[in-house]
Amino acid sequence: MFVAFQAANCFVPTENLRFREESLTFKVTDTGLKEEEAKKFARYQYPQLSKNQGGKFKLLVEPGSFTDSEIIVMLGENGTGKTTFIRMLAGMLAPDDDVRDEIPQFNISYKPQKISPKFESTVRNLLHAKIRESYLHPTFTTDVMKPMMIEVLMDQEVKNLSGGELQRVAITLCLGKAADIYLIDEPSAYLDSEQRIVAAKVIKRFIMHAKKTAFIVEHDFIMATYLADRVIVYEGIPSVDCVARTPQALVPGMNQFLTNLAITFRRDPTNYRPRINKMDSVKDAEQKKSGAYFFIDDD
Ligand SMILES: Nc1ncnc2c1ncn2[C@@H]1O[C@H](COP(=O)(O)OP(=O)(O)OP(=O)(O)O)[C@@H](O)[C@H]1O
Repeated sequence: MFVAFQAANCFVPTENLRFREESLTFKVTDTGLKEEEAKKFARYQYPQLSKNQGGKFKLLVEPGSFTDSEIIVMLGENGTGKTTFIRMLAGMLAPDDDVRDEIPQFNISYKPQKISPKFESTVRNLLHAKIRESYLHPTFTTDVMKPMMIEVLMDQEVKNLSGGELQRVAITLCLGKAADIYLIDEPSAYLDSEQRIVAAKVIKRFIMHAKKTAFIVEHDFIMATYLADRVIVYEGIPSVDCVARTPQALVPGMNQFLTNLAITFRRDPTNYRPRINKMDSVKDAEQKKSGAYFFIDDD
């Protein structure tokens, strides 16, 4: 079921009169349906992985599977090992286990969390060098370049771009590379709220249309909710010892994540936007008692 987040060009009482150009549609599906679908179409599997980083941080990744046309969002506090897992999937970091043969070999397109603008020329030349095939392609232009507003950056020097401009270019480069799996670490960093919505929509549409898989690290809860078909929840003591759970459906996954943080969410009845309940409020207490940390689509 899809619920429209009506915030486009309208009065939004709960948004403190903030107007938005863009609107989002929140998917609030519960049920194990998606899980069942994922099982039916599961095409790829990865084994249990472990990694010890510098003798200080230990990560255990439970085995999991994924399909194409699927977005899996990684949910965890800082330092729980989301980037570590993404880098292992990308083949940039060897797991400690001898499982090299069990990790499927894919063409990967990776957008790292930290983007360093080393390229010594314009955005146009960067796109030409890196994604020559796609950046002039009409579908890519319409679906990615235009909404990410790349045209206005074309003649700028890459090293002079602001953080947000660089992020827009980095997302475009990542999606422009032909790959089976897109690993996108923190796409909303440095973007303002308007641009975050655009970026989330662009990524979602691209992944669905191209029938690819994306693993996304996203700290913005609203974006994560919008993007995720399924989620991987990270648990444990950050920077010390953590576990990445197997991918699970959105609502149970969010419930698990929020239970760990002791935060409950409700949906605003006016615009359906997820909102945090005040700690120890009546709703917070009620939802904690019933174990419904993440809102369920019941109104
Ligand atoms: N090469 C390394 N050597 C030692 N420790 C490392 C190394 N790389 C990462 N770590 C540590 O491993 C832990 C997990 O890091 P990672 O970047 O995977 O977490 P994260 O969940 O992506 O964090 P964030 O949300 O802050 O981006 C951190 O405590 C980090 O300091």
